[in-house]
Amino acid sequence: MRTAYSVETVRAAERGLMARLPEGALMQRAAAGLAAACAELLGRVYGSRVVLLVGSGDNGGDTLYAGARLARRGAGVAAVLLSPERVHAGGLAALRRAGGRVVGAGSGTEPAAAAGIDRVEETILRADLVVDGIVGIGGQGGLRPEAERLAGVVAESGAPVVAVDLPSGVDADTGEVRGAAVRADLTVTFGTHKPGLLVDPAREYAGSVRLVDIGLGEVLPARPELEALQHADVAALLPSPGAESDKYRRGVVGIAAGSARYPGAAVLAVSGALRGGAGAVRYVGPAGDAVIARFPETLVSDQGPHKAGRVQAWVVGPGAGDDAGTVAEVLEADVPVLIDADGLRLADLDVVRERRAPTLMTPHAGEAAALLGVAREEVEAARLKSVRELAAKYRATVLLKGSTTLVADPASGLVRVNATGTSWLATAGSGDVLSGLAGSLLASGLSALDAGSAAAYLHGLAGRFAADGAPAGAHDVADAIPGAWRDVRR
Ligand SMILES: NC(=O)C1=CN([C@@H]2O[C@H](COP(=O)(O)OP(=O)(O)OC[C@H]3O[C@@H](n4cnc5c(N)ncnc54)[C@H](O)[C@@H]3O)[C@@H](O)[C@H]2O)[C@@H](O)CC1
Ligand SMILES: [K+]
Repeated sequence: MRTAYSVETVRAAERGLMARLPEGALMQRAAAGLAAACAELLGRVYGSRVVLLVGSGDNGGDTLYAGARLARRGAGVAAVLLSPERVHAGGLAALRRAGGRVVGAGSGTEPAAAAGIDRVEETILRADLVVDGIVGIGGQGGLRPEAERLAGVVAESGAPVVAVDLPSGVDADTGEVRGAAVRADLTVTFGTHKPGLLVDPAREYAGSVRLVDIGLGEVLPARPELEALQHADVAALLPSPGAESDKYRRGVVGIAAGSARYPGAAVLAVSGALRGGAGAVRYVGPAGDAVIARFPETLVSDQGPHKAGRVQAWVVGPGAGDDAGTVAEVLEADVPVLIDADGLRLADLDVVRERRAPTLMTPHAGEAAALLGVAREEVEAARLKSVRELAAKYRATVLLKGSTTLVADPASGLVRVNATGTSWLATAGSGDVLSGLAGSLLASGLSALDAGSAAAYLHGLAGRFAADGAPAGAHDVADAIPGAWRDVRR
């Protein structure tokens, strides 16, 4: 399991740890890890040209100490100080002792400010590596104008960028990017991941993320703000039939989906459900012929959910068109219900709120925006906040689809983020496959949080396998689910 903690929690843990350690020990651990990552990226440290962008806080301090380590190994290290008067004094002294130099647009480092700016630009344009130590967890808002200008020069230089703790300008707690921010190739983060490193849009600015252990693990609380499942976690969640299992004990999932206009949604939801571990899939709706033609193992009925026979979980909504009656009938069932697509528009939300059995809602950003009464762009900009609000508002588990799919649990407030997604999954019908898969996992007994997050994981992996660098259809994704399942179990 990969876990992320908020800035407030990190700060409290750091205080506890610092009290037990000699002064400056944590910063030295951070700087050592940072320097090692930079050296690895450079390949050859001796003779390389490294530029440090140094802000006024401890993030700049880490950067200066790491720069000193690289300078001692023979790198030419130049520091650009964004606030020379408030720079980390110990870090700067260490850099100077190691032979590093300061180039500066800031006050007092060059006789003529304009000449200073030229020199800074020139130095950045010739760099083999740029280290972004402008701000870390103490950052507020986007980059300030001077830092933004430098970030532009860095982008122009094409030099690889290593961000220190976080890409400067992104919000550590929310993953929001409200102004200009540094785009990194690698982020070296200390002690624990921060939510912003795992959630878009900030995640995209971070590049790949490397965690440096500074001993924080032992003082962090057991429950994180955000967690990301990995192979072993998903493998432990997936149902596996025992010797005593029969199709009913494995769970029956009911799919109430599709319409005369959208029969394909029914077929795709069933295709996901058949790969999700339930012992049987019951289909209810007007697309039974299309479903049977493709998947003869499906139990089909056109009598409506009440008369369909027992199921352990329902999926309602994909391709439902305007069939509000079916959605209402499904919501009356005293079993877990997954509501997707048209179902999210047709459901009586007061009924959703009052349900006693678990509900899993699976909106994309547009559907989430409609449910929250905000613009789609606002949901995309603030994904973590949006998914939490939806879960609280509807007292349901909410899976917000996207490049980083989030699943929020209403009771505990825990959010899981899925890291396996691929932009190839942004294809018609892909959501229908996901809803069937998650519904099937619900029917086999997983909680809404586990079913949603395991389904997102498998679906993302299946999308990668199906696409493998080329476009794939939603039915290809469904076909790739067994391979994803085997990969996770391996
Ligand atoms: N506290 C600790 O124990 C450790 C902290 N470490 C480092 O310390 C960092 C946190 O240090 P600080 O609390 O000093 O905070 P930062 O260094 O992240 O930033 C705070 C400083 O930046 C300024 N600032 C805020 N927003 C800005 C913006 N948008 N543009 C420009 N300047 C802005 C503030 O005025 C303040 O001076 C971590 O991210 C990590 O890199 C590491 O050394 C590990 C140990
Ligand atoms: K930074």
